[in-house]
Amino acid sequence: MEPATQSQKAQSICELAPIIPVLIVETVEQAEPLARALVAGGLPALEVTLRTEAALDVIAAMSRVEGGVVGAGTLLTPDDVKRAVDAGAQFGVSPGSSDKLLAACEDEGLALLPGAASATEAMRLLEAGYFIQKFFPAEAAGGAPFLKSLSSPLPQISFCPTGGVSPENATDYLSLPNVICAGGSWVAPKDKVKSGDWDAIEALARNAAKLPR
Ligand SMILES: O=C(O)C(=O)C[C@H](O)[C@H](O)COP(=O)(O)O
Repeated sequence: MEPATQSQKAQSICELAPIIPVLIVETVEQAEPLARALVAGGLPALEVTLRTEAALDVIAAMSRVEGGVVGAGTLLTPDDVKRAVDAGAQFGVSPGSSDKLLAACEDEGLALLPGAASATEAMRLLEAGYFIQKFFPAEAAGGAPFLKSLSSPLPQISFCPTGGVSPENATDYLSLPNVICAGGSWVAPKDKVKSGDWDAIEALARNAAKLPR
């Protein structure tokens, strides 16, 4: 899949809701109820980070939940890409990008949201055809003022800021002209996932889904 086509697909996924939950899921039993709660709350696009042993099984289980669009996060290597596609991921997210990673996503036909944290990184990805990018680590790399500064010289790139985004600062990002959506882990807090408090997670999702953009 061509980078521009990947970005078109990433664009439609990012347009589904203002927030993409970034999920760290320890056991496959948590997958289905967690995905149901987030989708019911109005957040259909879900990023499952490949940071737990269960992550690939979690992607497969969540993909069976109606209304959800499940992607794999923390893609670092071509092998990660292949395993994510085999598990059923419909999109991929990476904290950055590398030539090997980009080539693997193009070969496997996985729509990628590659990460950039500087004008040069964003320009290199744009040159390759990626016009939808993740801005990571958003808060640490300069936050909303940094991203706003990129909108004048690089208006053709839309970003999904992730990393340190919270209910308190989400609107600062979402109100920028070059932000399409944001990623955040706050909608699925570790303790609530562990205790299976799906109602509380649905309520967090509902609030996040209402954020203006
Ligand atoms: O592993 C990846 O590919 C990632 O996407 C990293 C995430 O962006 C952050 O871990 C989310 O950051 P918080 O919302 O601040 O918890």
